[in-house]
Amino acid sequence: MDVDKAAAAVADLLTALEVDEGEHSARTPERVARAWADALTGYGVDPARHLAVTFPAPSDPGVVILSGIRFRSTCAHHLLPITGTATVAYQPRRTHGARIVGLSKLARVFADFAARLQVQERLGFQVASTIQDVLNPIGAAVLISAAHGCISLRGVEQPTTVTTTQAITGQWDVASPEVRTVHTEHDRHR
Ligand SMILES: Nc1nc2c(ncn2[C@@H]2O[C@H](COP(=O)(O)OP(=O)(O)OP(=O)(O)O)[C@@H](O)[C@H]2O)c(=O)[nH]1
Ligand SMILES: [Zn+2]
Repeated sequence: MDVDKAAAAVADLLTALEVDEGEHSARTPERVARAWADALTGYGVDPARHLAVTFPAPSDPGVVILSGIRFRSTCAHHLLPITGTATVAYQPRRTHGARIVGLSKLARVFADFAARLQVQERLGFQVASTIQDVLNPIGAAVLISAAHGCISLRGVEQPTTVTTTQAITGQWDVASPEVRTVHTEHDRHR
């Protein structure tokens, strides 16, 4: 990211908006550019990198569910914040040679994709697909419940709405008992 160019663009934006708060906004262009650099660290990295270290799965690992992941992302349509809670789950195969990953890595994959301009449905699908592609589990699922600044702060101005999405990959589907368990855990920890 070209932080200097972004700062110049923010200066242009303030000029176009015809706002100038003197000393208070004098360094705002650089601050805003740095804030965007912080929010968009997910570009130029491969989120799958977090799944490189794996461990042997036990013979019947069952469903692994990491719930209560707090996140912040940025809406691709309005550049406003998306804030919420996510659950990432997968079920390693029972076959010899199946692998599991460190639990923190599920949240790290999520954080990388969240640090891009996002659409909630796509964010969940990208995380589930990455786990599916790298670990080849029986199934994976990502549930997200989030508030969108573009819905709460502007436009329709609905401050209390929550959007919940689910992305499911592999042999799991909406009716799978495993996915119901993932929903229960998601609801308990958000
Ligand atoms: N599907 C989906 N839509 C989103 C997400 N984030 C924001 N949106 C919606 O994207 C849509 C963009 O619609 P547009 O009509 O192009 O933009 P707009 O005129 O600002 O729309 P309003 O928000 O209704 O004022 C809005 O309905 C937003 O609520 C998301 O993660 N997923
Ligand atoms: Zn939006």
